[in-house]
Amino acid sequence: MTIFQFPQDFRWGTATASYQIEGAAQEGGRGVSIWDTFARTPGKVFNGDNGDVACDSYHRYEEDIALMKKLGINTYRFSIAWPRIIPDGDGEINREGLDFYHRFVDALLDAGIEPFLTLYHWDLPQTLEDDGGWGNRRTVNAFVKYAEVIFKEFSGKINFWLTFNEPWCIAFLSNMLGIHAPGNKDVQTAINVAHGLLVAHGKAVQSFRRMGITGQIGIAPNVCWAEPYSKSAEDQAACDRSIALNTDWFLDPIYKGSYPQFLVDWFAEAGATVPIQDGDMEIISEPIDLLGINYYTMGINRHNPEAGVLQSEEMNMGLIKTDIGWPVESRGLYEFMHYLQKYGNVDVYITENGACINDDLENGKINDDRRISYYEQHLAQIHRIINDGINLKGYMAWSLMDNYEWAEGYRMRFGLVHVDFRSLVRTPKESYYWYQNVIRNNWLEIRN
Ligand SMILES: CCOCCOc1ccc(-c2cn(C[C@@H]3NC[C@@H](O)[C@H]3O)nn2)cc1
Repeated sequence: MTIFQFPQDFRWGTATASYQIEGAAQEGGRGVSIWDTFARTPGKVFNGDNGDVACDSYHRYEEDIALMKKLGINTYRFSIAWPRIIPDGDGEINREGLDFYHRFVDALLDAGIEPFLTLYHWDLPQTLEDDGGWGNRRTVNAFVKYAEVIFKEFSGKINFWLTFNEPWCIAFLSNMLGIHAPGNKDVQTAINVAHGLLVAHGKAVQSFRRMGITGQIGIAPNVCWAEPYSKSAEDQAACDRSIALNTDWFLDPIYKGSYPQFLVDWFAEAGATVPIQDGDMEIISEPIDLLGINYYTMGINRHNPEAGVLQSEEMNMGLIKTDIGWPVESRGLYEFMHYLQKYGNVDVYITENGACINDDLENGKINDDRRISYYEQHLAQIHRIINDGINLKGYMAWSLMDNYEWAEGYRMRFGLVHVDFRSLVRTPKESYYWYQNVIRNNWLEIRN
């Protein structure tokens, strides 16, 4: 039997996001977000599902925190809904929204759980999208105003801060592929969004420093590890482009003060350029303290001129897949974490990792063995990564509970806790009890 012992100070947690769990979309003074609009646009979200109710965590957060406490986590990653704080994006502050999050954060702290906050997890106020979204400097400045309100309110209570969740999803999934809100399908728009959010990130970090806010601040890219289908240089180049658009496109500006030139040139060939203004790169490269890394899967890619702007096609290699169709392949996390070392051995938290397994209740239980197996494989890789001397400081399972999985609506379930979206009854799955044991022991024991 192999026992993987984790460091004594390793953080164990779970993660969620405001639009995916809160509900109460028209309560508490909340304004309209781009996801409220997108979900109501025919054909955009499975079954036309929206976040009006979700897990109703706005009203049931004490029950959620009780589940977290019983699970034994010491860290909980969540996001604040900007439309609850400044409903029209950059106007009046909604005190009722701040009071809600104070009640929530206080309850987390009372339960001995460290809040790990994401400022922006995709629910942009619609009024700002109507005026050009992240490509308009008005949105950039509005984000800084929102961030400063949150910094001032929660400094001292919150010590772990992330500016943006998955910048590749915000920019390219949502504005080049059109799969997430607001649903644009234009490369230049996507590049403008990516640059705008990077400037907003840098300005927020500068405010964080200037205001003397407690704790550490960073950003949480989602990674795309890819290995070449053949030994050809063009297949390797296709992998390099896929990996770099998720990672280097955002981390090079932050850590090096410049975009990866090979990708800038690639997009120039496609007629798209980065709208850099004087001083932008200096702002973006304001030093940060930590990185959140979201990892789900990896691909085997080949060059294919027909495969989108990156001409990088992911092959179906017949691997076991989760119910959302993503191959289960944990070694990509190990490979990626070594790739990440080119930015230095920076403090990293796995801020999302988990499996979409749509098992349902059977005799009052959910025997989600496939999810346990997924976590076993990925936590074993995490132990391997730490053993290599990489500063991987904590792990947050996505997700605490089943929730609104964006364009997939409620059909795709990532939770350790099952949610009946009619009754809103929460039922811990077998993976919840398995994770509870890992946390209690602070070690992983592979079952088979
Ligand atoms: C057919 C072409 O397809 C292109 C890729 O399309 C996608 C879709 C979805 C994702 C995706 C979803 N998630 C999970 C979320 N992370 C943040 C949290 O809110 C979770 O709900 N991560 N990545 C990636 C790529």
